[in-house]
Amino acid sequence: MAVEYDVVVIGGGSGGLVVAGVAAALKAKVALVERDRLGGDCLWYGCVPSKSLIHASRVAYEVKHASRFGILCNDNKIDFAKAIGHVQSAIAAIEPHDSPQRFESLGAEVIFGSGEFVDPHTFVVNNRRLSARTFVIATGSRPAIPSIPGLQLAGYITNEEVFEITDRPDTLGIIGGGPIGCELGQAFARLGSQVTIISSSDRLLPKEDPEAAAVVQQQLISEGIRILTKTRVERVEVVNGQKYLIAKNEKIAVDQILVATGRNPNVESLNLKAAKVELQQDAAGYNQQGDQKGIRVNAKLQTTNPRIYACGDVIGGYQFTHVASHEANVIIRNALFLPILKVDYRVIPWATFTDPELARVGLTEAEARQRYGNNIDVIIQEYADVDRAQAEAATQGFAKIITKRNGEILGAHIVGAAAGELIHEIVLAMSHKLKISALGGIHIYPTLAEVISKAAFARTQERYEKNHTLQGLLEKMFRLLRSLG
Ligand SMILES: Cc1cc2nc3c(=O)[nH]c(=O)nc-3n(C[C@H](O)[C@H](O)[C@H](O)COP(=O)(O)OP(=O)(O)OC[C@H]3O[C@@H](n4cnc5c(N)ncnc54)[C@H](O)[C@@H]3O)c2cc1C
Ligand SMILES: NC(=O)c1ccc[n+]([C@@H]2O[C@H](COP(=O)([O-])OP(=O)(O)OC[C@H]3O[C@@H](n4cnc5c(N)ncnc54)[C@H](O)[C@@H]3O)[C@@H](O)[C@H]2O)c1
Repeated sequence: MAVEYDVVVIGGGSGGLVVAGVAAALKAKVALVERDRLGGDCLWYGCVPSKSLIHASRVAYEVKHASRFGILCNDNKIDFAKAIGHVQSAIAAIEPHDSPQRFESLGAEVIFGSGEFVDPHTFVVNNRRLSARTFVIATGSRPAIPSIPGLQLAGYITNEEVFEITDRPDTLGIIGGGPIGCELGQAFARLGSQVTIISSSDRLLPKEDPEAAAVVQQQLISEGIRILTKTRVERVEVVNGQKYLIAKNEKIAVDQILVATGRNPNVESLNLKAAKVELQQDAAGYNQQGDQKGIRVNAKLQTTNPRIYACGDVIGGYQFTHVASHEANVIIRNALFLPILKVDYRVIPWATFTDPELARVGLTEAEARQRYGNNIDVIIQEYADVDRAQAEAATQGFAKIITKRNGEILGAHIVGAAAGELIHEIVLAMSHKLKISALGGIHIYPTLAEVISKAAFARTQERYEKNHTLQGLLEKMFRLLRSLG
């Protein structure tokens, strides 16, 4: 039976827009269904606003600490509403790229509405039955809210509201010490809020290399942020209009509560059962709040209905914009042409944009030891030994590179200035299976990127220092050469 579309994409965010845009450009017949506005979390409530607020807060921090460079800034006031204005103008500048007009001009049909599957081949939206060769579910995720007594009554905000408040809370309680809690906690503290981060895990950023995460945690503490780890908020009370977080027999007064305790997939309204699309067996990729499960996919990103694909936060795993578009690119090939391509998660980088930044690719040291025992090398290069870092007083942090004994790079963790930019050199090396020696090539002096070439050189040096045979041979050779004149 003939169908109307080559592909119907459900969800117009980081993953869905890539599928819809490229498929339309390839002249496939595409419908893009979105229940709200195009752009998804990344544009409206995630990457774009958070990085914009972080930038404003960084300027505030630099101004406050400018006197160490002999720059005296008196009367440095913070206009919080203007900082939020910067956030909104960054969104407005990027939004046209994700606008319905742009996708329509590419040839996609954009349909606003929240629909559902009625059978394995049909999605109904606004009473229209959309039949297609293939479907892509890219409906993303939403904040998971812990069931803390009193929280609903007291009121709280999540990443969906935080970028729209124009009154800076004098005191801010953040529940959750993951990337959202850390990035926004530091930003608000730098913009003048008294911030307390409460996390159930034993340290901030529990998914990251412990030594690297400790550098970030120490910086946050040094900026006056109070951090309570291994702590759960037991209840929330409101007394005479004042909110209190009750944790470990302590009553913490806060003006505002930001919840950042992980995500839940957006699957409920889609009637997946009718489409024979199953969820995962466990909450893989979602944290302990993630009582709901993401969509189950195979390596080709097909759901349990092979005509229906899924990508991005809705399948759990790595919840990043660039991963959603990486997966979308696999789906385009499989859904439009032949379903043969498998998604490759071997080299997936990400960064947490605190100051210092923390960037990662590949295995942690613990994961590498688990897989390869002690047959690995771990190289640590401090920023303090990099001249440019000294010049910019950005000496905090290090690059840690983990390799097999033969030099194959297994993982890297950089905590320090511009870590999110510097990691890409290692990403490229890993993607092309280059060994660590490849990172030792010429680097511009003086740049922060030398933290990587120095790490590579440190490994060569370390191996040379252990190679007494080679040292002995060289000694003999030079003695001989001298004797010959
Ligand atoms: C505060 C914050 C900061 C972040 N910072 C970063 C960062 O710096 N770097 C990074 O890589 N990642 C970051 N992320 C993660 C990133 O935003 C997500 O991983 C990414 O947006 C996921 O893309 P997606 O396509 O799966 O979902 P989304 O981009 O959220 O798109 C899902 C779309 O589906 C729509 N939708 C939902 N249900 C339906 C339905 N039933 N019918 C139709 N449409 C529907 C939604 O309205 C939305 O438009 C951040 C996230 C947050 C919350
Ligand atoms: N720079 C980036 O790329 C970036 C930035 C922000 C968010 N993100 C994405 O968004 C996702 C969600 O971020 P997140 O920070 O909400 O989630 P997360 O799952 O990464 O971290 C949640 C944290 O909250 C803690 N927690 C959970 N329940 C708790 C409770 N009841 N009380 C106290 N603490 C509790 C956990 O121990 C953990 O430390 C991330 O996984 C990431 O993929 C990415």
